[in-house]
Amino acid sequence: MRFAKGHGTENDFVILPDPDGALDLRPTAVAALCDRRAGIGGDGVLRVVRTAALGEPLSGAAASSTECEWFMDYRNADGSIAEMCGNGVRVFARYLAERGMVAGREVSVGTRAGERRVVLEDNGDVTVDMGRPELRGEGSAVLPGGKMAGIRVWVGNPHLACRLDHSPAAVDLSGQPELDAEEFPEGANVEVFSVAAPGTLEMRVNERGSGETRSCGTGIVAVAAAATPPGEGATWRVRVPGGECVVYLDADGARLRGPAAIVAEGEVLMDLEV
Ligand SMILES: N[C@@H](CCC[C@H](N)C(=O)O)C(=O)O
Repeated sequence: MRFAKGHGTENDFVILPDPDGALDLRPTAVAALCDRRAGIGGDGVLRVVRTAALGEPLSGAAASSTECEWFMDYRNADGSIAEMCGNGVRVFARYLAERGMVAGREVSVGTRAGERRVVLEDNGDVTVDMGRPELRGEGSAVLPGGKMAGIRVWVGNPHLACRLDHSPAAVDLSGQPELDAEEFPEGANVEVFSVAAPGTLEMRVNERGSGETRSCGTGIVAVAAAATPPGEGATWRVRVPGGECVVYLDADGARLRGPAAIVAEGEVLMDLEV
């Protein structure tokens, strides 16, 4: 089976082209592919499948994906399924464009959080319309260094955005955050962030299903939404360990802009029937 490797601000993915939905992708195979020592290595897998061949019902938030030709079947490094991936969908669009699988510089990608419109910009950046982030009240998580309070934000997937009055650089994000199952029935991605300068945020993240990563697009939108006074629009530069993205927030929702690159292609020699 062919694969490609790509990343957006060093949030990296194994890309599996499976246009006709022939692959039975099991969690164990995803975890083996994402293994950084025994596999290809990645924070997740992007299966590139025609929506018509997905083989799973698209209802609720996912229903708007039905009309999209291509669907991003996103899996976390531990094999779990996630609704959305903000960096992944930008890399996915870059992959479709570079392989000639879409015409033009705009593409609608189906996801479990619904259709996402992506634009490949002239300067090489990729911008995605992320919908309206929903602020869902307070929440908390227990990290190795202690309890951290924040705001629950829904960006098509669940987040806890914890604002600090100091740089997040020293926060220990190595362990799995402990969450209250009533606050987060689906688990959550946990971000720690601070205002580094006017209009600039600094963020780190521990992702549900993948652990600490060098960037998280939905997390970047979550902290931008949490940092913005209710009812106001804003533009935030968000610095993460893997680079920088920009978030534009207005009455229509959020747009996420940043780099996305395909860096390798090859043949999977591992047994994916595991
Ligand atoms: N890295 C992604 C988010 C991937 C999914 C997440 N781990 C989850 O389980 O919700 C991004 O760029 O948004």
